Amino acid sequence: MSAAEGRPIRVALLGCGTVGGEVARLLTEQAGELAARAGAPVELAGIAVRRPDKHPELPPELLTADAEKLVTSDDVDVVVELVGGIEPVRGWLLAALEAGKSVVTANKALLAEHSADLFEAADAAGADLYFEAAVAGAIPLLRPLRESLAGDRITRVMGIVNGTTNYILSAMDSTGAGYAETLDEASRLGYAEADPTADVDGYDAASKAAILASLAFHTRVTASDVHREGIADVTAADLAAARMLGRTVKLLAICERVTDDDGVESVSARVHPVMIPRSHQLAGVGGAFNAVYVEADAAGELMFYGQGAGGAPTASAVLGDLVAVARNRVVGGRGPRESAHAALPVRPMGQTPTRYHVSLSVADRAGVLAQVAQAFAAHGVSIAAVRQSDVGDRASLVVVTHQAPDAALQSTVDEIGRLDVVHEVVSVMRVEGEDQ
Ligand SMILES: NC(=O)c1ccc[n+]([C@@H]2O[C@H](COP(=O)([O-])OP(=O)(O)OC[C@H]3O[C@@H](n4cnc5c(N)ncnc54)[C@H](O)[C@@H]3O)[C@@H](O)[C@H]2O)c1
Ligand SMILES: N[C@@H](CCO)C(=O)O
Ligand code: NA
Repeated sequence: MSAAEGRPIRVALLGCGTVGGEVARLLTEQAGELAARAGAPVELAGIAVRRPDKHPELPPELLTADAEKLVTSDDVDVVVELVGGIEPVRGWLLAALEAGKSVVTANKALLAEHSADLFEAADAAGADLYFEAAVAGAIPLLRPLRESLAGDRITRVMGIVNGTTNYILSAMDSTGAGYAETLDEASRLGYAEADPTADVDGYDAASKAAILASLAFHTRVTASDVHREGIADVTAADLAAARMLGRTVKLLAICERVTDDDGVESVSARVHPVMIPRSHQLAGVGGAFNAVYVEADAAGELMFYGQGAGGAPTASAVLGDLVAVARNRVVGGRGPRESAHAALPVRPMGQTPTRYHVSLSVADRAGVLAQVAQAFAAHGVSIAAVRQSDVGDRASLVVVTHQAPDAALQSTVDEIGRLDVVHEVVSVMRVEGEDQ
């Protein structure tokens, strides 16, 4: 008997929409190859959808609206969850794990809040929990963090993890248009969802940052630990100011290991718009693509790039996980468990070292530069570069700082905005990707 003829691995598919539909298609079309790779046939035992009557393309005998019953069925070995959201999915997956089923999910919102409970249930039952599709879609990123880099010390994970906002910022950069206009166009073309809130306000990226920080730093980090700013306040003036200095604007998820002067380590996780040099590799990532930089002590810099969303690309990651858990079932082993042994504290945003780019319109007369410089000095912020150009009776003044605690930079900008000589604070943005 060949390995592919072992006892079938029976799969409950929860959700058959954009991603689930592709998973069901590929599972059927590639059944022979998947069986050979897994070491046993991988078969659909049932598919739960909200409205079974809306799915004439699926075998009626597999369809059910009762996900709760399906996940604990004796006929199921693995639950693949592609419904999304926290409730009722959390309860289904906990019940599945408690019943010894392995779980594969793409649900970043759930993992960013409840992965500790899910991992504990998986551990207690000796089951697997895999979620490669939850961050950066098709891009193999979580398995490299959990497995390939398990022997290294990761210091930083920084990247573009939301395609919708990257599409909007790329379009603003190339057309010079404002945010609202570009979002409307992205919605019309189908690049932004009907309700784009989770994407444009940074919630989606913050969930992904929490997952990345947890894996990279062996510490439990939840979405509420992540400082979050979306792109709704990014203006055409911000992009113009960036362009003038050979930079562009990206929404980045930045997860760092920060060591203070006393050698005490903590974790910082944040999502906000950032100016980066156009020469930086992340600057060249356009449209709905994702890219993530990982820095580790021994490995140095690594970059992961590809499609972060879409039915087929996301299904690729789901199926990779499904083959992995099926293999584990066939040989009686398990994949990696939760690794949270470092339990590092999470550093508040105000204490996180950042750099600012501040673009001002100021009165063009003696002493103005000194007043602005004094405001930075008063908050202990060191200036890295100043550029002034005259525009009629005003001057355009651009200041780029060295690293300082984010709270000190915020206070400086507040104070500068109140100076009589400052007519307008044109653009304030954090800077990444260049020497400090
Ligand atoms: N679409 C993407 O590009 C993408 C990328 C990465 C991760 N994800 C994640 O994958 C998951 C699924 O996303 P999607 O885009 O395929 O969503 P979708 O809205 O297209 O599909 C959701 C499916 O869930 C089913 N469903 C909803 N409520 C249900 C209920 N109570 N009982 C049974 N079934 C129910 C629906 O019938 C539908 O089939 C989400 O967690 C999402 O964050 C999606
Ligand atoms: N809405 C997400 C889908 C992938 O998680 C994005 O735009 O990247
Ligand atoms: Na991925």
